[in-house]
Amino acid sequence: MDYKEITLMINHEVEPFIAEILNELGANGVVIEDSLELQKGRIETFGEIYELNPADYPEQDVRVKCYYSEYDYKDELLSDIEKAVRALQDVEVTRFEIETADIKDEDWENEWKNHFHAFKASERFTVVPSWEDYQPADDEEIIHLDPGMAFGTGDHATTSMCLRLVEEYVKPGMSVIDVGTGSGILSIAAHRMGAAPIRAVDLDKVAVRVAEENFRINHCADAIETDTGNLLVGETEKRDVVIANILAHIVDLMIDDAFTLLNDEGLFIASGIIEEKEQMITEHMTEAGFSIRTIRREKGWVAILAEKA
Ligand SMILES: C[S@@+](CC[C@H](N)C(=O)[O-])C[C@H]1O[C@@H](n2cnc3c(N)ncnc32)[C@H](O)[C@@H]1O
Repeated sequence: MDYKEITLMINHEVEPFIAEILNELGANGVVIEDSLELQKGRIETFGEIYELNPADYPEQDVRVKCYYSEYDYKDELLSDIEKAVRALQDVEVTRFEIETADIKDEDWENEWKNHFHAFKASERFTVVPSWEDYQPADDEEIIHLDPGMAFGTGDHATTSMCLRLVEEYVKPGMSVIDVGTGSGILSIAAHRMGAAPIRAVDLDKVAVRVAEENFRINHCADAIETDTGNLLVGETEKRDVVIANILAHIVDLMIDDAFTLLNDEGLFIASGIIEEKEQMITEHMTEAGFSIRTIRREKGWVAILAEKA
Protein backbone atom coordinates (compact mmCIF):
# COMPACT_ATOMS: atom_id res chain seq x y z
CA MET A 1 0.00 0.00 0.00
CA ASP A 2 1.33 3.49 -0.86
CA TYR A 3 0.63 6.73 0.98
CA LYS A 4 -0.15 10.34 0.26
CA GLU A 5 1.75 12.87 2.34
CA ILE A 6 0.04 16.23 2.83
CA THR A 7 2.30 19.08 3.97
CA LEU A 8 0.84 22.27 5.41
CA MET A 9 2.54 25.50 6.42
CA ILE A 10 0.49 27.37 9.01
CA ASN A 11 0.99 30.19 11.52
CA HIS A 12 1.48 29.32 15.20
CA GLU A 13 -2.05 30.36 16.20
CA VAL A 14 -3.54 27.55 14.08
CA GLU A 15 -1.28 24.82 15.53
CA PRO A 16 -3.35 23.81 18.61
CA PHE A 17 -6.30 23.05 16.33
CA ILE A 18 -4.65 21.40 13.36
CA ALA A 19 -4.26 17.86 14.74
CA GLU A 20 -7.96 17.75 15.65
CA ILE A 21 -8.95 18.96 12.18
CA LEU A 22 -6.70 16.43 10.46
CA ASN A 23 -7.76 13.58 12.73
CA GLU A 24 -11.41 14.40 12.09
CA LEU A 25 -10.67 14.23 8.38
CA GLY A 26 -9.20 10.76 8.82
CA ALA A 27 -5.44 11.49 8.84
CA ASN A 28 -2.98 9.13 10.42
CA GLY A 29 0.52 9.88 11.62
CA VAL A 30 0.39 13.67 12.08
CA VAL A 31 3.88 15.23 12.44
CA ILE A 32 4.16 18.80 13.72
CA GLU A 33 7.45 20.61 13.07
CA ASP A 34 7.36 23.87 14.96
CA SER A 35 10.09 26.45 14.31
CA LEU A 36 9.93 27.37 18.03
CA GLU A 37 11.13 23.86 18.95
CA LEU A 38 14.48 24.55 17.36
CA GLN A 39 14.87 27.82 19.21
CA LYS A 40 13.99 26.09 22.47
CA GLY A 41 16.39 23.14 22.05
CA ARG A 42 15.67 20.03 24.03
CA ILE A 43 17.49 19.42 27.25
CA GLU A 44 16.83 15.84 28.05
CA THR A 45 17.62 13.30 30.75
CA PHE A 46 20.65 13.60 32.88
CA GLY A 47 22.09 16.54 31.07
CA GLU A 48 22.16 14.81 27.73
CA ILE A 49 21.07 16.93 24.85
CA TYR A 50 19.54 15.44 21.78
CA GLU A 51 20.43 17.76 18.99
CA LEU A 52 17.50 18.55 16.79
CA ASN A 53 18.28 18.48 13.13
CA PRO A 54 17.60 21.99 11.74
CA ALA A 55 16.74 20.41 8.41
CA ASP A 56 13.69 18.84 10.09
CA TYR A 57 12.27 22.20 11.18
CA PRO A 58 11.01 25.23 9.29
CA GLU A 59 12.71 28.58 9.96
CA GLN A 60 9.38 30.20 10.66
CA ASP A 61 5.83 29.16 11.50
CA VAL A 62 4.76 25.53 11.71
CA ARG A 63 5.06 22.72 9.19
CA VAL A 64 2.54 19.91 9.57
CA LYS A 65 2.71 16.61 7.73
CA CYS A 66 0.03 13.99 7.73
CA TYR A 67 -0.52 10.80 5.89
CA TYR A 68 -3.37 8.98 4.19
CA SER A 69 -3.30 5.54 2.68
CA GLU A 70 -3.94 5.52 -1.06
CA TYR A 71 -7.39 4.07 -0.32
CA ASP A 72 -8.42 6.88 2.04
CA TYR A 73 -6.99 9.84 0.11
CA LYS A 74 -9.31 11.93 -2.08
CA ASP A 75 -8.47 15.24 -3.82
CA GLU A 76 -11.37 17.00 -2.01
CA LEU A 77 -9.46 16.50 1.23
CA LEU A 78 -7.24 19.47 0.41
CA SER A 79 -10.15 21.87 0.15
CA ASP A 80 -11.86 20.25 3.17
CA ILE A 81 -8.74 20.89 5.28
CA GLU A 82 -8.49 24.50 4.10
CA LYS A 83 -12.21 25.11 4.76
CA ALA A 84 -11.92 23.69 8.30
CA VAL A 85 -8.84 25.82 9.08
CA ARG A 86 -10.41 29.01 7.74
CA ALA A 87 -13.61 28.30 9.67
CA LEU A 88 -11.76 28.35 13.02
CA GLN A 89 -13.42 30.83 15.34
CA ASP A 90 -11.28 33.63 16.79
CA VAL A 91 -8.11 32.38 15.08
CA GLU A 92 -6.43 34.58 12.52
CA VAL A 93 -5.07 32.45 9.68
CA THR A 94 -2.11 34.43 8.32
CA ARG A 95 -0.40 31.51 6.60
CA PHE A 96 -1.93 28.50 4.90
CA GLU A 97 -0.09 26.56 2.24
CA ILE A 98 -0.82 22.99 1.28
CA GLU A 99 0.90 20.48 -0.98
CA THR A 100 0.98 16.72 -1.50
CA ALA A 101 3.56 14.08 -2.31
CA ASP A 102 3.34 10.36 -3.02
CA ILE A 103 5.17 8.07 -0.63
CA LYS A 104 5.95 4.51 -1.61
CA ASP A 105 5.29 1.86 0.99
CA GLU A 106 9.00 1.01 1.16
CA ASP A 107 9.88 4.69 1.85
CA TRP A 108 7.37 4.99 4.66
CA GLU A 109 9.65 3.55 7.32
CA ASN A 110 12.48 5.85 6.24
CA GLU A 111 10.15 8.86 6.49
CA TRP A 112 9.56 8.01 10.15
CA LYS A 113 13.23 7.32 10.74
CA ASN A 114 13.97 10.90 9.66
CA HIS A 115 11.37 12.38 11.96
CA PHE A 116 11.47 10.21 14.99
CA HIS A 117 14.36 9.97 17.44
CA ALA A 118 14.78 8.93 21.09
CA PHE A 119 13.33 11.50 23.49
CA LYS A 120 12.25 11.78 27.10
CA ALA A 121 8.45 11.76 27.08
CA SER A 122 7.87 12.06 30.84
CA GLU A 123 9.82 11.86 34.13
CA ARG A 124 10.25 8.14 33.86
CA PHE A 125 9.62 7.17 30.24
CA THR A 126 11.96 7.67 27.31
CA VAL A 127 10.61 6.67 23.95
CA VAL A 128 13.16 5.03 21.67
CA PRO A 129 12.37 4.06 18.10
CA SER A 130 12.96 0.36 17.58
CA TRP A 131 15.74 1.08 15.08
CA GLU A 132 17.80 3.25 17.47
CA ASP A 133 20.44 2.00 19.93
CA TYR A 134 20.08 3.68 23.30
CA GLN A 135 21.66 3.04 26.70
CA PRO A 136 19.15 3.86 29.45
CA ALA A 137 20.11 5.26 32.85
CA ASP A 138 19.22 3.11 35.89
CA ASP A 139 15.85 4.69 36.68
CA GLU A 140 14.85 5.32 33.08
CA GLU A 141 12.08 3.20 31.53
CA ILE A 142 12.44 2.70 27.81
CA ILE A 143 9.42 2.28 25.58
CA HIS A 144 10.46 0.97 22.19
CA LEU A 145 8.11 2.20 19.49
CA ASP A 146 7.47 1.81 15.85
CA PRO A 147 4.61 4.23 15.35
CA GLY A 148 3.89 3.25 11.76
CA MET A 149 0.46 4.52 10.76
CA ALA A 150 -0.83 4.80 14.35
CA PHE A 151 -0.90 7.94 16.48
CA GLY A 152 1.11 7.99 19.69
CA THR A 153 4.85 8.52 19.59
CA GLY A 154 4.71 10.34 22.91
CA ASP A 155 5.88 13.68 21.58
CA HIS A 156 2.37 15.07 21.26
CA ALA A 157 1.36 17.06 24.35
CA THR A 158 -1.78 14.95 24.83
CA THR A 159 0.19 11.70 24.93
CA SER A 160 2.97 13.01 27.18
CA MET A 161 0.42 14.45 29.66
CA CYS A 162 -1.28 11.02 29.76
CA LEU A 163 2.09 9.31 30.25
CA ARG A 164 2.77 11.56 33.25
CA LEU A 165 -0.66 10.81 34.73
CA VAL A 166 -0.11 7.08 34.19
CA GLU A 167 3.26 7.20 35.93
CA GLU A 168 1.86 9.18 38.86
CA TYR A 169 -1.47 7.43 39.42
CA VAL A 170 -1.43 3.91 37.98
CA LYS A 171 -0.34 1.46 40.69
CA PRO A 172 0.57 -2.25 40.59
CA GLY A 173 -2.43 -4.52 40.24
CA MET A 174 -4.81 -1.87 38.86
CA SER A 175 -6.94 -3.09 35.95
CA VAL A 176 -6.84 -0.77 32.94
CA ILE A 177 -8.68 -0.22 29.67
CA ASP A 178 -6.90 2.00 27.13
CA VAL A 179 -9.48 3.29 24.66
CA GLY A 180 -8.03 4.55 21.35
CA THR A 181 -4.71 2.87 22.05
CA GLY A 182 -3.10 4.00 18.75
CA SER A 183 0.54 2.89 18.94
CA GLY A 184 -0.21 1.25 22.31
CA ILE A 185 2.14 3.60 24.16
CA LEU A 186 -0.13 4.24 27.16
CA SER A 187 -0.86 0.55 27.68
CA ILE A 188 2.88 -0.18 27.63
CA ALA A 189 3.39 2.56 30.23
CA ALA A 190 0.56 1.15 32.39
CA HIS A 191 2.12 -2.31 32.15
CA ARG A 192 5.49 -0.90 33.27
CA MET A 193 3.73 0.62 36.30
CA GLY A 194 2.55 -2.88 37.22
CA ALA A 195 -1.07 -2.58 36.07
CA ALA A 196 -2.90 -5.82 35.26
CA PRO A 197 -5.00 -6.87 33.48
CA ILE A 198 -4.81 -4.37 30.62
CA ARG A 199 -7.09 -4.19 27.59
CA ALA A 200 -6.23 -1.95 24.64
CA VAL A 201 -8.88 -1.12 22.02
CA ASP A 202 -9.01 1.03 18.92
CA LEU A 203 -11.61 1.66 16.25
CA ASP A 204 -8.88 1.51 13.63
CA LYS A 205 -7.69 -1.97 12.63
CA VAL A 206 -4.33 -0.58 11.51
CA ALA A 207 -3.76 0.91 14.99
CA VAL A 208 -4.62 -2.44 16.59
CA ARG A 209 -2.04 -4.15 14.39
CA VAL A 210 0.62 -1.51 15.17
CA ALA A 211 -0.15 -1.69 18.92
CA GLU A 212 0.17 -5.49 18.90
CA GLU A 213 3.54 -5.19 17.22
CA ASN A 214 4.69 -2.61 19.81
CA PHE A 215 3.50 -4.86 22.65
CA ARG A 216 5.59 -7.64 21.15
CA ILE A 217 8.68 -5.39 20.84
CA ASN A 218 8.20 -4.34 24.49
CA HIS A 219 7.73 -7.93 25.70
CA CYS A 220 4.23 -7.35 27.01
CA ALA A 221 2.08 -8.94 24.29
CA ASP A 222 0.95 -11.63 26.74
CA ALA A 223 -0.03 -9.06 29.36
CA ILE A 224 -2.18 -6.82 27.16
CA GLU A 225 -5.37 -7.93 25.46
CA THR A 226 -5.80 -6.06 22.17
CA ASP A 227 -8.98 -5.69 20.15
CA THR A 228 -10.88 -3.46 17.78
CA GLY A 229 -13.55 -1.60 19.68
CA ASN A 230 -15.70 1.50 19.65
CA LEU A 231 -15.17 3.44 22.89
CA LEU A 232 -16.57 1.34 25.77
CA VAL A 233 -19.42 -0.16 23.76
CA GLY A 234 -19.84 -3.81 24.82
CA GLU A 235 -17.26 -3.58 27.64
CA THR A 236 -18.58 -5.25 30.77
CA GLU A 237 -15.54 -6.00 32.95
CA LYS A 238 -15.09 -3.51 35.79
CA ARG A 239 -11.83 -1.51 35.71
CA ASP A 240 -9.74 0.60 38.06
CA VAL A 241 -8.55 2.91 35.30
CA VAL A 242 -10.03 4.04 31.98
CA ILE A 243 -7.63 5.92 29.71
CA ALA A 244 -8.79 7.76 26.61
CA ASN A 245 -6.68 10.19 24.62
CA ILE A 246 -9.07 10.82 21.76
CA LEU A 247 -10.83 14.11 21.01
CA ALA A 248 -13.14 16.11 23.24
CA HIS A 249 -16.37 15.36 21.39
CA ILE A 250 -15.51 11.64 21.35
CA VAL A 251 -14.40 11.56 24.99
CA ASP A 252 -17.71 13.25 25.75
CA LEU A 253 -19.58 10.24 24.33
CA MET A 254 -17.97 7.82 26.77
CA ILE A 255 -18.09 9.71 30.09
CA ASP A 256 -21.23 7.98 31.41
CA ASP A 257 -20.03 4.54 30.28
CA ALA A 258 -16.63 5.16 31.92
CA PHE A 259 -18.38 6.00 35.20
CA THR A 260 -20.44 2.80 35.02
CA LEU A 261 -17.46 0.61 34.11
CA LEU A 262 -15.12 1.93 36.80
CA ASN A 263 -14.80 0.43 40.27
CA ASP A 264 -15.34 2.79 43.21
CA GLU A 265 -12.42 5.22 43.43
CA GLY A 266 -11.56 4.25 39.86
CA LEU A 267 -9.73 6.79 37.69
CA PHE A 268 -10.60 8.24 34.30
CA ILE A 269 -7.60 9.73 32.46
CA ALA A 270 -9.00 11.71 29.54
CA SER A 271 -7.06 13.79 27.04
CA GLY A 272 -7.12 14.98 23.45
CA ILE A 273 -9.24 17.86 24.71
CA ILE A 274 -8.55 21.38 23.44
CA GLU A 275 -8.73 24.12 26.08
CA GLU A 276 -11.93 25.53 24.58
CA LYS A 277 -13.72 22.25 25.36
CA GLU A 278 -12.30 21.72 28.86
CA GLN A 279 -15.30 23.16 30.65
CA MET A 280 -17.81 21.15 28.61
CA ILE A 281 -15.95 17.94 29.53
CA THR A 282 -15.43 18.73 33.24
CA GLU A 283 -19.10 19.73 33.58
CA HIS A 284 -20.25 16.48 31.98
CA MET A 285 -17.84 14.48 34.18
CA THR A 286 -19.12 16.18 37.31
CA GLU A 287 -22.76 15.59 36.29
CA ALA A 288 -21.94 11.92 35.73
CA GLY A 289 -20.65 11.68 39.33
CA PHE A 290 -16.89 12.09 38.86
CA SER A 291 -14.78 14.41 40.97
CA ILE A 292 -12.00 16.16 39.10
CA ARG A 293 -8.66 15.36 40.75
CA THR A 294 -6.28 17.26 38.50
CA ILE A 295 -6.18 19.07 35.19
CA ARG A 296 -2.98 19.41 33.16
CA ARG A 297 -2.58 21.88 30.31
CA GLU A 298 0.07 22.05 27.62
CA LYS A 299 0.24 23.75 24.21
CA GLY A 300 -3.51 24.39 24.12
CA TRP A 301 -4.35 20.80 25.10
CA VAL A 302 -5.87 19.53 28.33
CA ALA A 303 -5.62 16.21 30.19
CA ILE A 304 -8.06 15.51 33.00
CA LEU A 305 -7.82 13.00 35.82
CA ALA A 306 -11.27 12.31 37.24
CA GLU A 307 -12.14 9.93 40.07
CA LYS A 308 -15.31 7.93 40.67
CA ALA A 309 -15.50 9.25 44.21
C1 LIG B 1 -5.01 10.75 19.55
S1 LIG B 1 -4.87 9.04 19.21
C2 LIG B 1 -4.22 8.45 20.77
C3 LIG B 1 -3.23 7.34 20.65
C4 LIG B 1 -2.52 6.96 21.95
N1 LIG B 1 -3.46 6.42 22.92
C5 LIG B 1 -1.82 8.16 22.56
O1 LIG B 1 -2.19 8.59 23.63
O2 LIG B 1 -0.88 8.69 21.93
C6 LIG B 1 -6.57 8.58 19.25
C7 LIG B 1 -6.82 7.14 18.87
O3 LIG B 1 -8.21 6.89 19.11
C8 LIG B 1 -8.73 6.08 18.08
N2 LIG B 1 -10.19 6.30 18.06
C9 LIG B 1 -10.88 7.32 17.51
N3 LIG B 1 -12.20 7.15 17.71
C10 LIG B 1 -12.35 6.00 18.43
C11 LIG B 1 -13.47 5.28 18.96
N4 LIG B 1 -14.72 5.72 18.77
N5 LIG B 1 -13.25 4.14 19.63
C12 LIG B 1 -11.99 3.66 19.81
N6 LIG B 1 -10.87 4.29 19.33
C13 LIG B 1 -11.06 5.45 18.65
C14 LIG B 1 -7.98 6.53 16.85
O4 LIG B 1 -8.00 5.50 15.86
C15 LIG B 1 -6.59 6.80 17.41
O5 LIG B 1 -5.76 5.65 17.32
